[in-house]
Amino acid sequence: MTTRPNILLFGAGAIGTIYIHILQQAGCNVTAVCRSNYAAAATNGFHISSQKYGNVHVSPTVVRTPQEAADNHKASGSRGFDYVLVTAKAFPGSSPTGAELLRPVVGPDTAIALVQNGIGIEDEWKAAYPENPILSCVVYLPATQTSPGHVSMGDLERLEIGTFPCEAPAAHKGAGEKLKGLIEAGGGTATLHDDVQLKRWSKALVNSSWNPVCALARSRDVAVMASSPAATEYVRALMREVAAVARACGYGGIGEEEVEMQLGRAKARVGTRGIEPSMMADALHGRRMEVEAIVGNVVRLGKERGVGVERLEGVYVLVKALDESLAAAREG
Ligand SMILES: NC(=O)C1=CN([C@@H]2O[C@H](COP(=O)(O)OP(=O)(O)OC[C@H]3O[C@@H](n4cnc5c(N)ncnc54)[C@H](OP(=O)(O)O)[C@@H]3O)[C@@H](O)[C@H]2O)C=CC1
Ligand SMILES: CC(C)(CO)C(=O)C(=O)O
Repeated sequence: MTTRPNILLFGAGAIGTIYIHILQQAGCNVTAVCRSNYAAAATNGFHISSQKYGNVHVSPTVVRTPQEAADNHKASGSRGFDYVLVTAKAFPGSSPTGAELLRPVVGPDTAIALVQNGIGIEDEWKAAYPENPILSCVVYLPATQTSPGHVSMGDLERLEIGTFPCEAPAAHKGAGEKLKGLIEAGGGTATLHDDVQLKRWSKALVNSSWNPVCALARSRDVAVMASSPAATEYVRALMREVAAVARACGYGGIGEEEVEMQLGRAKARVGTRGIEPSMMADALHGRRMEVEAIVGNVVRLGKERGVGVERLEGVYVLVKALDESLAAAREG
């Protein structure tokens, strides 16, 4: 008999809920750490409305903290967690860090999979857990938590997986392969990459441009493009700055073709409602935005390497100020 993998999912929002479903379908024991949606999830589980999976109800074990998850496992004599999937927003440098919060559930053999947007999000995890496999995962999955425990998504779900750093021991690569197998067994889509940072930079073309632009404009991507003849060209110019930073960081494959491919994915949505990037959803709900992971880190890398990032820096200044004003409003 094979042992069912134990998975701890940290941050059961839009993305996390979909991976709870996929991993349960793959036969895993999933424990989800929830915060604002704890009561809804503990009482009614999670509801997914999606083109890809239809209408689905999932009921993982729900806890409030990683410590509670560790205590439950200890009390039931269960092994530790094989994987921790981090699907909370990425706030590198926050206090306490995500890595510190998860200390109770990370054992010597636990692989940590970061399913998050952004650049430079892995360093603090590697520093906290130098011996554990760190899997950097790039996710294409437009999804929104429409009310606590209710998530809607379309037909796209794709996970690109690689170790951090890309040169890693065979056991760490093996943890990536096993995760790919579980995602596929659960009906998801996953690919493995020798250097997933190339994929991360390609995704940054999308996130560092569309996410803050849509958040600032309070408009979906398609509505932004329709708003003025200059809009699409402006987003293209932002993408070109991100691409120049990627190349300066050694990712020569992020060129004009990649920019047009990523811009083309949004242009192909003209005639539909388009998508609401996660940062726009955060802005509309007054939540903290991933400004540093998605925009600030790219601007800083660009300036360190002498790359012109004037437009991107302007967007950074505006979205940072919006984030601060939302924080001030939350604090009353
Ligand atoms: N949504 C999308 O379309 C896409 C998102 N992404 C990326 O995926 C990642 C996750 O995004 P998304 O799912 O949209 O985010 P959500 O805000 O929908 O979900 C994050 C969840 O994490 C919870 N959380 C945060 N901190 C804690 C904590 N300390 N303890 C317990 N729970 C916690 C939040 O709780 P609370 O509600 O209390 O804040 C929330 O439920 C981000 O990096 C995002 O950029 C990538 C592709 C698409
Ligand atoms: C743009 C999108 C939806 C792509 O999956 C995304 O990554 C986000 O909303 O943050």
